Amino acid sequence: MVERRKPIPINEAVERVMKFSFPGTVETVLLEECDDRYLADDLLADHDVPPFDRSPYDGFAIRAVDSVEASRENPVELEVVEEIGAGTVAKKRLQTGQATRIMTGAALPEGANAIVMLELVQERTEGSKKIIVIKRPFKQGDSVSFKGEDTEKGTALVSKGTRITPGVKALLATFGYNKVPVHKKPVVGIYATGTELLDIEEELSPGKIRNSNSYMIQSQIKKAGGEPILFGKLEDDFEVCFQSIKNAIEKVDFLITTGGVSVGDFDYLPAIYEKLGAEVLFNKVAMRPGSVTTVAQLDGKLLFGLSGNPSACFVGCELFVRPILKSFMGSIRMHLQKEQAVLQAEFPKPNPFTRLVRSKATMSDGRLSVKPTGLDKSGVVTSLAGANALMMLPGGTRGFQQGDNVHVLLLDEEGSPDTWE
Ligand SMILES: Nc1nc2c(c(=O)[nH]1)N[C@H]1C(S)=C(S)[C@@H](COP(=O)(O)OP(=O)(O)OC[C@H]3O[C@@H](n4cnc5c(N)ncnc54)[C@H](O)[C@@H]3O)O[C@H]1N2
Ligand code: MOO
Ligand SMILES: [Mg+2]
Repeated sequence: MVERRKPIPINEAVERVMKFSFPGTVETVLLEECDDRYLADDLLADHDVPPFDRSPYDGFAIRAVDSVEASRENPVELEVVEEIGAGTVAKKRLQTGQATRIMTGAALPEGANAIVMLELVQERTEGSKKIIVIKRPFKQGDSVSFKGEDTEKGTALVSKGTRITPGVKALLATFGYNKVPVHKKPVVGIYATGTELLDIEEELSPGKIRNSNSYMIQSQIKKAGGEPILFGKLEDDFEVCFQSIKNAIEKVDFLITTGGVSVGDFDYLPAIYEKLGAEVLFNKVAMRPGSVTTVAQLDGKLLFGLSGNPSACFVGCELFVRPILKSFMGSIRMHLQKEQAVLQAEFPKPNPFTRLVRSKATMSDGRLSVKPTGLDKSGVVTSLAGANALMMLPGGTRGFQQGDNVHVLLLDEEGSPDTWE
């Protein structure tokens, strides 16, 4: 008798997985190595930026009051008493009738309160004296980049859970974080099961195919920010698989297997979960591909039994593995971002399960449109290469026509805090 499995909706399956989410421990990493990790602390400005009034131009620092009378007919002359570049500080306080030659980024000298660009003055010398001639008045604060104008001390700048992008990294450097608090990367073990599997360097032989799933998942894990470990492939032998999986669990935060989760004679994962004493959270999801995706937990550690079929395996990883890895890393944007798009294909046949079609979504004239990247079968591998989205066609009694509005899950975006109700 073939085992009958009860399919559950995708959202419910995601929820069952996410009940086991917990943030990984916090560690500090060097600023140079923190890219794409998630901040484990809020980032507060602990000083003003810029930290002093400074010149945004190469020019002259003056006292605005000295220029009040200046005009074409009545040029005002100021004596240049000092020259400073960025990083040096003026020694002299400006007195009436004086100016300091100042470069971009240098702190304003004491007494100065306006900057005049080089291009706006005439320069001349009188013996050893340097003089500038100004032909218009300047107001207090003209062309000054003020202390704290970028951000003030105490401002909350980036909240924890934010991905460290180049811009966030600039802030971390600005505030002196040579070490950055982030959550640990989840270590994710990957085993491919299947007697038909060849290593990638092996020649094809009758009945055999190369193991592509391991490498695809490795890449998906890396893209999600985790640390994959390729454990290799296992033949369909109960004892071999059982022992290998049992040993692997100890070494990882999450374990992924591919293949062997359906109802075939050599699909041993269900029996392996049973012998391990693992609790199966679900073994059938109302989706296509990936309906056989099985997730089990053993002492709180999740074991993902992804389908052997490449497209089903891919979808299972994006929908169920990605969000828990993201939350382990402290991200608040765990799930794939869902958007609306205009369908550029026909799906006349209804399907009882929600379909997740490997697709290309493109933006044009402010509208997202979407079309499949290849054959919509779960055993297909080629449609994955060009996909940047999963088109979500709800299960039911109707098909879908060109021009219909459909939902898409975007694979290359940062993600969203919400699931896809
Ligand atoms: N009687 C039934 N048969 C099947 C059902 C069902 O409900 N009743 N479900 C089908 C569905 S849906 C799927 S999906 C597959 C899932 O099968 P498994 O997860 O058990 O995977 P395998 O049987 O081991 O392999 C399936 C397919 O994928 C190829 N494969 C496996 N591993 C890899 C790999 N690492 N790289 C590339 N390709 C791989 C394998 O050769 C098979 O062709 O079951 C259906 N059957
Ligand atoms: O799990 Mo299968 O991929 O639904 O078609
Ligand atoms: Mg099978």
